Amino acid sequence: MDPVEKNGVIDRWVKKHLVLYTGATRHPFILSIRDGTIDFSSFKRWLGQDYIFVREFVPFSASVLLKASKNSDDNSDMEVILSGLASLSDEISWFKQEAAKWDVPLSDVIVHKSNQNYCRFLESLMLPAVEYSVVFTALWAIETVYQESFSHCLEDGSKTPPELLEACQRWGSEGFGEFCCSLKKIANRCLEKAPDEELKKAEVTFLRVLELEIEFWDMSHGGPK
Ligand SMILES: Cc1ncc(CO)c(N)n1
Repeated sequence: MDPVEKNGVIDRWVKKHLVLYTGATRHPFILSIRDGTIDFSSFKRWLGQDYIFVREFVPFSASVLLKASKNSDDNSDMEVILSGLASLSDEISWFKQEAAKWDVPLSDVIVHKSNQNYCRFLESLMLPAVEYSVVFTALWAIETVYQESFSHCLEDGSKTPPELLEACQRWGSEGFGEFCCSLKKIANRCLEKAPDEELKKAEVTFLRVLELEIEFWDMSHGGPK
């Protein structure tokens, strides 16, 4: 593929896989937050499961940082990843605080199958052999699904319950949006230089993230376990 054709790889992939992308970013779980019909037991289930996920996301982000320090040709990558890691520390505190508020015991959350699958997928990406462009694509996709989803719940006309506004602002804020933009720029830069085979792997990884995100929302949205 010639370099011109590879420009803006991420946008090209989002367009190409728009049905799946929209499935992840406009899931019924999110739409139910936005229209105010969400069952709080679903939110509580999501909260407990996402706390487990975020704890696994920390070593994953650290593994991307490690790859940036070895492979990246741009020093600013490290700073972007590091700022993400720093906010994860804050996020873990928020989860604990929020869980106490909603009476969700975090010490004995039973990890749901969909969450297990997602965590296992993250583990597979932490292997040293997985290319920087591939893991960066995953990092961008994971963060962006949350950003696009929760910012939708803050748009004009949404009837998000006040109790859930803080959660929506975590990922729906302008600051988090800018962070995702930085991730996208880096992902695009890496993908533009990637050989075709690596590019294919990154695309498959992007699709897998979307599927896992949909399954994660399904799990949260589903009836009482
Ligand atoms: C499942 C899931 N995807 C993405 C994010 C964003 O960090 C999260 N906290 N949880």
